[in-house]
Amino acid sequence: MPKDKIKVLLLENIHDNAVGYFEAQGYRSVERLKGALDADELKAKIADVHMVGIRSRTKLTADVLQAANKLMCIGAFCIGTNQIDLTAAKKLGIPVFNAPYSNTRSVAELVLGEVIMLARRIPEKNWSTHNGGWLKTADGAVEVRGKTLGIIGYGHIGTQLSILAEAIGMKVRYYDIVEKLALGNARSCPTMEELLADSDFVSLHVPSTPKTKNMFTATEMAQMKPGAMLLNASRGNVVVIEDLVKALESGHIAGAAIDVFPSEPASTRDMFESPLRNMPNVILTPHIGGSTLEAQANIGTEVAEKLVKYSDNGSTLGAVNFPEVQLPLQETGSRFMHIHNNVPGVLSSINEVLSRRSMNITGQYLRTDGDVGYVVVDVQEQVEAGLGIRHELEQIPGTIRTRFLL
Ligand SMILES: NC(=O)C1=CN([C@@H]2O[C@H](COP(=O)(O)OP(=O)(O)OC[C@H]3O[C@@H](n4cnc5c(N)ncnc54)[C@H](O)[C@@H]3O)[C@@H](O)[C@H]2O)C=CC1
Ligand SMILES: O=C(O)CCC(=O)C(=O)O
Repeated sequence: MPKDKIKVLLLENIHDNAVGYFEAQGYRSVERLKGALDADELKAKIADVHMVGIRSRTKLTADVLQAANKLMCIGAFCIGTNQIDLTAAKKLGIPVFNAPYSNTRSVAELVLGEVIMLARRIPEKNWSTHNGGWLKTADGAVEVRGKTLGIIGYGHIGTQLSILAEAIGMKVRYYDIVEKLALGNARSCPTMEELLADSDFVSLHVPSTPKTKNMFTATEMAQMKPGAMLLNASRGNVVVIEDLVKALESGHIAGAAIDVFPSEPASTRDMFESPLRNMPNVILTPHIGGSTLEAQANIGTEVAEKLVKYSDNGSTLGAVNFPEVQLPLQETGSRFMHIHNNVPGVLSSINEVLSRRSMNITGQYLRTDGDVGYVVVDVQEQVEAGLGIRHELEQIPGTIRTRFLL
């Protein structure tokens, strides 16, 4: 299909850089919407598009993906991909690409700023001053120098935060389920319990997984030091909000900064509802940990590049749900892509089809995982679209989809 016929749909106000990149690469049919779409709107819209770009608000469920008959690939213009049914996408032969680092620094900076705000009891003072009060007091306000920050999830964001926190004189302890190299003077904790007992501030930086769902409950909160503060800029279902409300009301947790929520408004038209709304010692932000101009600009280019590379070249390098194949540029001849269920015999069937037609194979790339296989074959011949090879490849048992680059 010529590039100018490939339809790209970008939701949730994805940065201009993405649009610019697609257009510069010859993709002329790029539609960008400011907000997210609900399931029905999305199903209607996605039926006609070849690439879709989303951020955290759009839910690409198995049901929505079933309606996406022409969809070739998905771009998550963010880090987290829990809003996408990755397995369903894979089984439909749709790779998903994200931007694993582009907003890391933005989240770490926000969290560090919030640690200082919480330490100085700014949320209460800000709330009071807006309402005509004048809480000019040092009560409960402390420097962060010498205090301990406990980081749960010592990945890209957790480690950035660790470096920034040490730079302003904090002690850092971390807990991760995977052994991680301690940066600077940070020290790892063998258990989360030990981290909680030792930390003045606890910040969560884990991904959304079945294990992290509701991992922070009344039990973990009770293990925190009395008067400690909790920060969550990871995912909303990691912390049990009702338990947090109780811990804040009792004063055991003295303050919190929460950027992500179990239920977030799908659009700016919807009201944000949370029992935390009336608590003056809580910083509430609307899932903007990664929302800086720098991060959004970088993400826009990075994910658009990955989508274009897959579309132009077949490369799945960086896909989060798909066998990764890094491909050289296709200089001459033709390239076939074959995505299939991972069952024995598919590769030999592909080769049989090509050899029946006396094709000279110049390159062949295969990667599989437990579910699917991805084969890319370069042939010397300039194959005419009408030759029907693609049709024959589609008849191979187990085929999910095929593509053809001339
Ligand atoms: N608020 C926002 O706007 C943003 C939120 N995020 C969220 O932050 C999360 C973390 O991002 P990165 O640091 O880039 O991810 P990452 O994958 O680099 O690091 C996550 C770390 O958590 C660890 N981990 C996983 N399960 C754990 C558990 N049960 N207990 C302790 N550690 C565990 C992993 O081993 C890994 O080291 C993302 O998955 C995303 O959900 C990311 C960007 C922006
Ligand atoms: O910017 C967004 O919409 C989502 C940011 C985020 O949570 C992520 O990158 O995982």
